[in-house]
Amino acid sequence: MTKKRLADSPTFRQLQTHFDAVGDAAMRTQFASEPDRYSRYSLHAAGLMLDYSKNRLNQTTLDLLMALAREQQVEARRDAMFAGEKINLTEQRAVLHTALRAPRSTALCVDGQDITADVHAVLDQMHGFSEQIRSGNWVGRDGQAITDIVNIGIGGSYLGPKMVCQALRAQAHARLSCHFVSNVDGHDLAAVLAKVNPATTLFIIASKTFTTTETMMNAHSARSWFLQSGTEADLARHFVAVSTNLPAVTGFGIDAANMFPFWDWVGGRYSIWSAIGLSVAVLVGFAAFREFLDGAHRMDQHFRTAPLEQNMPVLLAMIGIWYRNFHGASSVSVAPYHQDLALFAGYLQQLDMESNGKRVTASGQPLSAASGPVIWGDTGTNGQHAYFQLLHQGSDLIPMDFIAVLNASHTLPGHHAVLLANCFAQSEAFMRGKTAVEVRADLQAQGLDAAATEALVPHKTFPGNRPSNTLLMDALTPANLGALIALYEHKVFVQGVIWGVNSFDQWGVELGKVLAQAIARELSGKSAPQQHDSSTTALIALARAAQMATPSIAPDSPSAD
Ligand SMILES: O=P(O)(O)OC[C@H]1O[C@H](O)[C@H](O)[C@@H](O)[C@@H]1O
Repeated sequence: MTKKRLADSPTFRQLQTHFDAVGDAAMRTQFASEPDRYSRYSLHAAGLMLDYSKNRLNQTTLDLLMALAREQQVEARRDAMFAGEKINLTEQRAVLHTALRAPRSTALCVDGQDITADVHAVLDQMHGFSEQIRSGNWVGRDGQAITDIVNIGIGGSYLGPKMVCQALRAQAHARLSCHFVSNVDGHDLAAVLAKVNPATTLFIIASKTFTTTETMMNAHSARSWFLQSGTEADLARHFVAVSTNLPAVTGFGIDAANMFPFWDWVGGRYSIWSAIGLSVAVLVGFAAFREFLDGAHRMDQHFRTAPLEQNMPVLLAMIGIWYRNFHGASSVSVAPYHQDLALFAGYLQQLDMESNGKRVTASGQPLSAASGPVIWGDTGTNGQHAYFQLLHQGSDLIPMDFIAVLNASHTLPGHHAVLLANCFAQSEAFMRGKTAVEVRADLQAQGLDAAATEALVPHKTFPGNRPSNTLLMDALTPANLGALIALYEHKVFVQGVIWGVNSFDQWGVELGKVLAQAIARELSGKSAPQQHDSSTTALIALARAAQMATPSIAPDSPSAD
């Protein structure tokens, strides 16, 4: 299907004309002249409230953005995704992470297979297993209950479970600790192994493919470590796998009965809803995991049924298009005002940047307009004392997403009001700024003379008119967290449709993997030096020389090949 280039579409051109006319209109003035701006530009869905009033937009902007969404067939593409069409064209796969959180009554078939039945069979398996671990009925090799879960995985088999376990840590089982090992750097695994007792540790080897070098190397090392004090027969009590690759799992030595399957129609970065969420179900219990799925399902229902104008993921996506494609904003900063969401920006990095970091359309044509921005951020208030300076007064326009939770799960007096005050003050400051006139008045009131005042005015002036969204929820419950993640998944989907990219493949990660395997063989002496550029040749030589002194850096595992 050959589509018209995005930049040539009539609505895209109208948006450009509109941007040239009012793109930098002052929000401060708009708030002053539109008393109902908040109520017009905010909405509730699935337990979340989105305030998008502090954006550089008016009704015409929104009308044009929604027209662009319709022109690019967002609704038809959305329906195709939910129906299980193979929208991941380069891999000929359906994209059905939404099916993982749908109720048991949903009927959905892919390639003649009733996937609802498959999904719920695995959820039942996770339910039973998590109950056994939590109750202490599943015992380790010495008859003691499991105390530590070590999830070994990387990318989508790591970021989601770790982020969600941290987000829901207020509900963690008192006896259980979850650890996450991802990096092939042995410092990662070694630090965790130093803390845990093999007799009371369960390893979850989480890998969709069960071939990923980092995960396989860590899994083999964990197994060898375990076997220093246990026997092969003990492995079944201490190693389980989450994967789509049964032969590789059994080849590793994990019993098929201890494997939690998922399917090729679940992308790695969309897999937290699958058995990749096993560590979450174990830590917070299956009932909470089910609530997490239900919250995401509520957002799915909203995304499927709400008109585009009142559709939270669509609004978030199209406002992002406005900044990326017309204001030239190349990054978006995310600031969760909740310590338990400290890993959320990192999670979104994979979700968004691996999905929409593409330079050709789904049919292989070069893009006519910029695609995915850089996503980054840290918790408020920490970011305020680090990089917010640049956000307020730097030369780039960087739209912000603030995420805040109205009720805390701790009881320490005072903290939460100060936290929320900081969140709301930041979005107000970004929007309002501080004019030279206001700065001058302040300095004069402090008694500075005219020369000192004028010297400081440029430094103390804030341009303002810096846009932000604010997402609020009552409490950081499993359901609200599920809805929040699903909101961003669908935002990324809608943006991918507008840009015309395949949001569900990730070929860009392959080249480095292949070259790393070749270099690993050279470093270990398994292959002769290859032809490289002078920089790479020198770096390999330096590592080879260091390896002579400290042989530990040489890769020496079958998984390095
Ligand atoms: O789960 P695995 O098959 O081990 O894959 C782990 C990760 O590695 C790959 O390189 C991809 O970039 C990610 O999308 C994926 O989540």
